[in-house]
Amino acid sequence: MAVYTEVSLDEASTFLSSLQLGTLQTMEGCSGGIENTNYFVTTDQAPYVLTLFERLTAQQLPFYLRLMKHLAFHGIPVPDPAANRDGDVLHSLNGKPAAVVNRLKGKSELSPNVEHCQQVGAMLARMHLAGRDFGMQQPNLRALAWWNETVPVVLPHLEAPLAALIQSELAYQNHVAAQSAYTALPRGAIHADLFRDNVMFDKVNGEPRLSGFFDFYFAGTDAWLFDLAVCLNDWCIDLPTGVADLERSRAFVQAYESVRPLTPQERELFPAMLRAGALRFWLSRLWDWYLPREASMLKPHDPTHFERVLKQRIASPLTLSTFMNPEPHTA
Ligand SMILES: Nc1ncnc2c1ncn2[C@@H]1O[C@H](COP(=O)(O)OP(=O)(O)OP(=O)(O)O)[C@@H](O)[C@H]1O
Ligand SMILES: N[C@@H](CCO)C(=O)O
Repeated sequence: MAVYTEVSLDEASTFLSSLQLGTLQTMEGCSGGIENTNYFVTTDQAPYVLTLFERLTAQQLPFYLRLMKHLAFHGIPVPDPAANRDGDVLHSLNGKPAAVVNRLKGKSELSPNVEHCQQVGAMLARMHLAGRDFGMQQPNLRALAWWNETVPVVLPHLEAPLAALIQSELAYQNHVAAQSAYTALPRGAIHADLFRDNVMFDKVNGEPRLSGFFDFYFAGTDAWLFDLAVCLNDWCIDLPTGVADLERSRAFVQAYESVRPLTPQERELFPAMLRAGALRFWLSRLWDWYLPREASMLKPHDPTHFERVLKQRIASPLTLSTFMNPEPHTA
């Protein structure tokens, strides 16, 4: 259930008309999602999603909404926030910050194959390039500074071996971040949470076609390589074990590089960034698990999944030069 703030038909109708989005025809509370109130609304013009933000504030939201607008303008398939006559994309409805975006076609692919990974990889690179001239900056709020603050908070809840692992990984990531190769990583606007459930695929002639990236509410300015690592840790692993799927990983990276080749520094830090991506989500899941937010509507994700992914990334590092150029099979 993800309707925390009720909106009546009349209220939605007046709101959509004020944005010149047409006459409301249907309205349905959206059952997915846990952070915001979402309604699927259809007018005589198009299907839209009406979102009332339950936690993010009017100070945080312009970066996310403006980024989506910028990317949509540059041809990246992302929800495009509707602007009012003054050009504002952040509105207010029933006392909550609100936005209306176009509804993406299709559904998420929770068991992706090579083809899905190729499409996401290529589009991720296109999205990074399209963000180059985006004028706003906001740090990735779940990056190294947050890890340094949060590790001591979760530490008392962990058994000794896991506490040791998380501390040594944090020390490693602080060491990586101090290297000149890290400082030289190309940066820009990143999605930072582009998991399988934040991408839609439609069917065209029976074939899957990426129809959009959405849920930009962890976006920020950070290393593009970190975004790639977050994706590989979700799209290209075996879910129960956390073991990397080499075929999907290769397809993803090749597709990304067909649009934007990685720099030497990115190649060097590729295994370290895969570990960073795993640490980030292990930590946020531990935080949600042990320190649930007051009156939280959130059902926490299983932290042990990313503990497994991190252990895999440490034990079997993926080095681009090896996994992208596998030894040919001999008969
Ligand atoms: N622009 C869109 N087009 C089509 N469907 C959308 C769109 N935005 C959201 N949805 C649907 O609504 C569901 C909930 O959206 P979303 O994931 O953004 O929820 P949330 O509560 O904001 O965040 P979270 O994923 O963290 O719970 C999605 O799973 C998706 O099915
Ligand atoms: N993608 C995150 C949830 C926050 O959107 C996770 O799986 O932990």
